[in-house]
Amino acid sequence: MLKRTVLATCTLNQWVLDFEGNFQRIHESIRIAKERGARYRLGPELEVTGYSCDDHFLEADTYNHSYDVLARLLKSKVCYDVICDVGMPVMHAGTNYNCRVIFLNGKILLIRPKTSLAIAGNYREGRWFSSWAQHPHMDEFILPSSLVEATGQHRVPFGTAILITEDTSIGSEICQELFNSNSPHIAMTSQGVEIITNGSSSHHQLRKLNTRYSLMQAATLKTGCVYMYANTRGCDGERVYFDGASMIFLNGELLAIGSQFSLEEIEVVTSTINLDEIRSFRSNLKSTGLPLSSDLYSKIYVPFSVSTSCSLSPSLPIQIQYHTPAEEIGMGPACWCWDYLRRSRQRGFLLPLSGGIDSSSTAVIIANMCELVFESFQAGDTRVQRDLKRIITGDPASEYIPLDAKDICGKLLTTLYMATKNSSQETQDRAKNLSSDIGSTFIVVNIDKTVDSLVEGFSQVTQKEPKFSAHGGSKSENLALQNIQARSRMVYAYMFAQLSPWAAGKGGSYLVLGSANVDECLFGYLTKYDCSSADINPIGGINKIDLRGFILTKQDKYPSLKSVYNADPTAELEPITKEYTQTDEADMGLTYEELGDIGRERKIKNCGPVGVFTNLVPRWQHKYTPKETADKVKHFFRAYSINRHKATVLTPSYHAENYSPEDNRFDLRPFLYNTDWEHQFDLIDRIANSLQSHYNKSSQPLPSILKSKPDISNITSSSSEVRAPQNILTSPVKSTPVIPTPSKVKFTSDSTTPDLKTTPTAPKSILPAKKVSQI
Ligand SMILES: Nc1ncnc2c1ncn2[C@@H]1O[C@H](COP(=O)(O)OP(=O)(O)OC[C@H]2O[C@@H]([n+]3cccc(C(=O)O)c3)[C@H](O)[C@@H]2O)[C@@H](O)[C@H]1O
Ligand SMILES: Nc1ncnc2c1ncn2[C@@H]1O[C@H](COP(=O)(O)OP(=O)(O)OP(=O)(O)O)[C@@H](O)[C@H]1O
Ligand SMILES: NC(=O)CC[C@H](N)C(=O)O
Repeated sequence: MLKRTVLATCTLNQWVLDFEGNFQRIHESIRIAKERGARYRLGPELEVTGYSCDDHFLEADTYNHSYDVLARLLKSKVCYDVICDVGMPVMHAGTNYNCRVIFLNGKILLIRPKTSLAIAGNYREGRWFSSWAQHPHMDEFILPSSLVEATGQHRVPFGTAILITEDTSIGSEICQELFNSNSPHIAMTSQGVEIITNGSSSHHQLRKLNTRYSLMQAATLKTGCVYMYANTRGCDGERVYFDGASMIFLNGELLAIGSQFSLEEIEVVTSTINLDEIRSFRSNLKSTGLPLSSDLYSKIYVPFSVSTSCSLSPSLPIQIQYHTPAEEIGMGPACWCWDYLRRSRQRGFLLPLSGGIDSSSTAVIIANMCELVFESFQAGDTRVQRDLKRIITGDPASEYIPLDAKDICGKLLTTLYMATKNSSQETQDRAKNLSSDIGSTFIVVNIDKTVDSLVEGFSQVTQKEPKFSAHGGSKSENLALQNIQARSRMVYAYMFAQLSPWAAGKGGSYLVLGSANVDECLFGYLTKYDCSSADINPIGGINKIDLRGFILTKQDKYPSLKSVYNADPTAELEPITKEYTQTDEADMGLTYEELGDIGRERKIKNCGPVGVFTNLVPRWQHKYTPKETADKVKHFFRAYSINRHKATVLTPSYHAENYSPEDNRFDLRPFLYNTDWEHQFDLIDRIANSLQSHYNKSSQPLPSILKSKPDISNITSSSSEVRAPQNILTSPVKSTPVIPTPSKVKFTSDSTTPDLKTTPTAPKSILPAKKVSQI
């Protein structure tokens, strides 16, 4: 019989500090891996503790509990005859490390600390761990008593060694190390390593999976090896969703991949490898100059063979199928909400549903969640069955069997439309029809009395009666009257969340869902502590354009979404008159598409106001002159800085977008700015003036201009003379833009709302997907 190597990589839905649950899932995954014939089992990064423990990684308890879990695994016979590669924190010589612990038959072979920590974006590993600076130096780890008792060992190797088994060699790198330019797999494979393992905890972000895929494909194509990748799945206690998709590659080709979005807690993916394929592949690489072996890494000899004689055929390459961004929006937040709901032990969701795109998207995401739950229930997932029964009836062993996804939605989701005299029948009908399409429980309540009595209370004390602008009131009055309605909705939402289960004869409470999207959070186009102040927000990290794309794809399934899609986004907080209907884009003086452009420049490209402006001049030149772009950018930064304080209290949101303004974990900024930006705006004006004169004169053809970016090297804010840059701009654009320029907009520091009453909004469009890679 031929020698074959079966390798298993595991996706686990772990939960921070749930040491018992985490142990059970790791143990079960090892059992399944062995059952499938695997002789090497890889698990995700920090699977023993859960990845998102954050400052709990500063507690000695966390390390001690992890040693307890490791000792149980070491002692279990289920974990024998397979090399187990488990992720956990280890405290070595008074320093904390994010490690792999690799063991076989009750003995620890190696503790391998992470050498490059993840510290960008959502990641803060440097706050809790040190990177293994001695790399590739080895040390000895003195085992604590619980591990001495479990293994009979007193000291084990600690560092970045490679394992030499009887039949092959294995080296590990940990998550971020793959993303770096000096990834260990390069030196390891040049030293002859054939199997690279990577235990990861990598979060979902729209359009990101291809980054991981490309890195592994390139790594294995350039070096010739097997690459095993294990990722965490689910909401383990934080705003991010880890999106699984554990993979196995061989020589540039994908052999296996787990699901990216699923409710399954344990998923084991295996591949059968013929190691000779690596050797043959490398023979070809050598002839094209594969680097010679350098003995950089210490070797640990393991008297064990990961290959066995078996009749299994080697796994064949498969094609990766990427989800579209709309599918990702439908799946990722839905899975995250399910984890949140079952782990928070609440009884369902309460969603203030306005009939607009944002709250409708949230409703559809929960409907998707119900479909996933129904499918898993039908497929016999006992964990999902118990969770659903507990949430709906209070008893995990109840007899309840759902009829379909709509039945579940009716029990898990209550949608609440809160009408005032400024609401229209259209929005109420849209909310009602969508609720009926998805099957949620629908409630309408009129909140005028509450709003009126609040205003009356004010008037009694002050003898003044505030009025809307439409009735002759000032801007302050107009804003205050809007905010009273918006904030009253928040109070109603929490009241219904708390009392609806009681009214229905159940115990417990519902979680309030929020629906502010990433763009309005960035601009601050929301009332502080209105319905945007919820328990969790599934779409707070998703931009309006992507949400529109999502709603578009769901129209066939839920026909009521057609009118949701076609309606202009509106707050309905002001009286509708013949001359005026409130719309978001006119209110903000920027389209959602423009907010996305600015948001990406600000956050992803790390640009200040001047950088944003100079980058957008060529990009927007088909519609705006440099001065108009300057006005838009200044308008944005003024609103952003006035409203940044709102980001400090944003509802915790699913992280999906790299330009998220999320203030607590992701986009760390001050919340008290000088909103005049004198130095920056002065420079923008100077540059705009110099470009404007050039813009009027130049006859340069448009296509070449589109590629260029202003050269501002000659312009400084202190220079009295401003020279026109050499490489720009441009012939005047034929048509003038329809969007209002904020230069005409009056903007006072007590409001986010410019004084625009009759401006047309931009045409709606679905942008081509912008690929934003993040590592
Ligand atoms: N730097 C700072 N640090 C901390 N707090 C600061 C602050 N500056 C102002 N504040 C405070 O912030 C508050 C002002 O903010 P806020 O009350 O939100 O009110 P404000 O931002 O003035 O108005 C709300 C805006 O949201 C818009 N909007 C649009 C669509 C829908 C909805 C909706 O809610 O449904 C709302 C509405 O048209 C208006 O433009 C005041 O209490 C003020 O004292
Ligand atoms: N009439 C209403 N009934 C119930 N909830 C409402 C109503 N109006 C607003 N809300 C809630 O307040 C949130 C913020 O209101 P806003 O008018 O800013 O809507 P939005 O952000 O444009 O979202 P949407 O597209 O859902 O209208 C909404 O997402 C919704 O959850
Ligand atoms: N845990 C990590 O090392 C994360 C690394 C990487 N930046 C990612 O998003 O996948």
